[in-house]
Amino acid sequence: MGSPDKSNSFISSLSFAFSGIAMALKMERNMRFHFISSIIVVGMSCYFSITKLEWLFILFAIGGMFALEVMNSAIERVVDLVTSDYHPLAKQAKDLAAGAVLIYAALTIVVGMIIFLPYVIKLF
Ligand SMILES: Nc1ncnc2c1ncn2[C@@H]1O[C@H](COP(=O)(O)OP(=O)(O)OP(=O)(O)O)[C@@H](O)[C@H]1O
Repeated sequence: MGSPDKSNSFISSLSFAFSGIAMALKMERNMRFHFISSIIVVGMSCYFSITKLEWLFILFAIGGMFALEVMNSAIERVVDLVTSDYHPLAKQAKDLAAGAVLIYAALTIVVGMIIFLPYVIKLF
């Protein structure tokens, strides 16, 4: 097992990154949940014709959530690669990564409520 070639072109690095995203979408239940939630949120954003600034917050919320979830999956893989035995540090690493995802998820819910609640209230 030699070390991988470090001279990958920009294009092949990009394709590795895309295959990572595709793998996460295929293998991670949470990613599928984020994907469906994102479609709903984008649909609501179009329906309510949200402002440009609101779109920016929504796009950062969605993009950040996906990015963090992919990073969480990467950390889970590395931990599983290092040990399949119980180890307190393995638990800490996985729980810390999951905690980061949870913090961002809570933030996106607050952002979503701040943006959409006034539009929803106006409907009634
Ligand atoms: N090698 C390990 N040593 C100690 N604790 C572990 C180890 N692997 C997993 N855990 C702990 O077991 C629990 C479940 O871990 P698991 O790897 O199944 O991920 P998960 O949190 O269920 O995430 P997902 O459903 O996204 O895979 C977590 O609290 C994690 O910290």
